[in-house]
Amino acid sequence: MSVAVLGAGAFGTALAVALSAKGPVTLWGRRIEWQGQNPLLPGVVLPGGVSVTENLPDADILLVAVPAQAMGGFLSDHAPALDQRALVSCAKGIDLATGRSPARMLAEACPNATVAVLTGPSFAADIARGLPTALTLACADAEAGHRLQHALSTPVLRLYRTTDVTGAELGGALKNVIAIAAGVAIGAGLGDSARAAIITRGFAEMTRFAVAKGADPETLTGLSGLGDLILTATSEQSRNFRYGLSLGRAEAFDPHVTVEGAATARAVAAIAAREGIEMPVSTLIAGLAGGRLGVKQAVELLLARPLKEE
Ligand SMILES: NC(=O)C1=CN([C@@H]2O[C@H](COP(=O)(O)OP(=O)(O)OC[C@H]3O[C@@H](n4cnc5c(N)ncnc54)[C@H](OP(=O)(O)O)[C@@H]3O)[C@@H](O)[C@H]2O)C=CC1
Ligand SMILES: O=C(CO)COP(=O)(O)O
Repeated sequence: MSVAVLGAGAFGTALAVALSAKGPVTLWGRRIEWQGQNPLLPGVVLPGGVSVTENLPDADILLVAVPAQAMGGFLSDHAPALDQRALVSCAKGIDLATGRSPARMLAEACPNATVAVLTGPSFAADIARGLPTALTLACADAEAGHRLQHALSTPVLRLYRTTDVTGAELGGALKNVIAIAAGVAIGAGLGDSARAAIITRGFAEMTRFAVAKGADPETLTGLSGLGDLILTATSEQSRNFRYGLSLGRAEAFDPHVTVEGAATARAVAAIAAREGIEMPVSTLIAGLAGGRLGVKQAVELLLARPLKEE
């Protein structure tokens, strides 16, 4: 099965590099201003098996690796050319404009496509260097999921399979929000114990939200939920965590860096308020990211919540 990656950012480029171990891969970007090495993925030289293009490629499997907030614009430009294929969303977020997940946006824009999600703990730099990584491949169609799992696994990139697309996708989207909160805790000097509390209570609200949306709670305990939360909330390789650090330290953050959790926090807070889902950490991160709250005030609000059963 031929494979193309759409979106030539850090993650799309890393996936193309990793998958080229199995056969030729086409990497598409809307404007490619580099040759041989993508500046978003420093130090990684593209192997010969990856061909880079600005012309939308035709392939059996298309991995869509544009950020969640860019998915709407990407689909309005390209949806007709993507229908009838296997489309694998690699984005971790919730669209702020519509409240929809990337996989749902793909499925609605391309009704004859088979839609799947690739998610889980994996920094682009690690994947591109060939370090061992385990991910989740979620597809509602079990047979198609099985085919995709085998087509996209390599000796060092191990894909586990699930049919719970909602659980896998929401785990990946929500962990970014909690990773920002963990970064805020460390950046503001609240300590490792506070971070552990935020990760744990954050995981509880991730699960609450996902279950309210129809997910199996067990999916949240897997790679796509807890696994990715652990990675992102504890590593300075994470852009979401680093953004949280900068909020906690009241430092500026480069606005060109992709930080999926900031917009996703706002999308989640809006849905949670509308549907009565208790999401205290995400709601505070939405306030911080939207500039409506300061760190001191956010911490006071969190600590002033009523005492309750765990
Ligand atoms: N980086 C990582 O370690 C990981 C990232 N992910 C997820 O992958 C997704 C992409 O992130 P990542 O690659 O890191 O982001 P980057 O910031 O590295 O790159 C984003 C890319 O998307 C492109 N893009 C934006 N809008 C469009 C559009 N409308 N049409 C075509 N291309 C577009 C940008 O192109 P241009 O330069 O032209 O704007 C850029 O190449 C995110 O959801 C992220 O959470 C998942 C796992 C790991
Ligand atoms: O999703 C990721 C790791 O699994 C990448 O995290 P960041 O987007 O925070 O860098």
